Amino acid sequence: MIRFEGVGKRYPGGNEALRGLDLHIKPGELVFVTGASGAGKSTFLRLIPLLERPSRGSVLIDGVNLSALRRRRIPFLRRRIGMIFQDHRLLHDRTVFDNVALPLVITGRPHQDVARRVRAALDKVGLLRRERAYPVTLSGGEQQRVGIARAVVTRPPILLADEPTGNLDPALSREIMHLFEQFNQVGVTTVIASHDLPLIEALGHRRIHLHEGRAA
Ligand SMILES: Nc1ncnc2c1ncn2[C@@H]1O[C@H](COP(=O)(O)OP(=O)(O)OP(=O)(O)O)[C@@H](O)[C@H]1O
Repeated sequence: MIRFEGVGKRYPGGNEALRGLDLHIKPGELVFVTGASGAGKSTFLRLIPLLERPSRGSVLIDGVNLSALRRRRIPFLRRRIGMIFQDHRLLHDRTVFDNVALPLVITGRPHQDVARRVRAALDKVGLLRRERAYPVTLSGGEQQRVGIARAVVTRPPILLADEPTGNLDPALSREIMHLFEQFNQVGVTTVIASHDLPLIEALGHRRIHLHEGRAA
């Protein structure tokens, strides 16, 4: 489903984030990406929805080589991928409902359909009762759940999370990871970059360890 073949990424200025990465993530897998700060985890994730382009090698999603993807097809690729960030990137002047609705509103879904899907996503992350709240009134763990609801509201087959528990205590981190496991159990291919080695080891999924831009 996600295939990297000899992928290198050199940023303008010379930083070589990836140096020949080969890997394959199969449909329905849950994979943790680990590695020291600067090992290339975020870069790896950002190449999948084409937020960055490789300097060499190929990234293939469902057999499609992204370097051959026409510019007007990129929104369709991104709709198949839900992204979650450490800092959740919520809009603070919008309610929880409006934050989660955003990806659907952008694609022009009918109002009733939006409301139904937003409530289904909030229900899955346990925040149905907070739909009228503003993000600042929520705890860090709840804000991250809103970010997850926003990522899954379009029902993407792929979920990517970059340090989703970076700011959370161990108990909340475990809850968030269990939430990812639940989405994975219904078939969503899930890739999570994380530093939280004790938690990753306890959960026991496949791990891809990056070291200086290569899979170690
Ligand atoms: N936009 C950018 N421009 C220049 N260099 C960058 C850029 N983004 C990342 N880098 C560099 O590429 C390397 C890999 O960074 P990346 O963010 O992918 O690593 P990471 O493993 O996610 O690190 P962290 O755990 O600290 O987030 C680092 O040396 C970083 O400084």
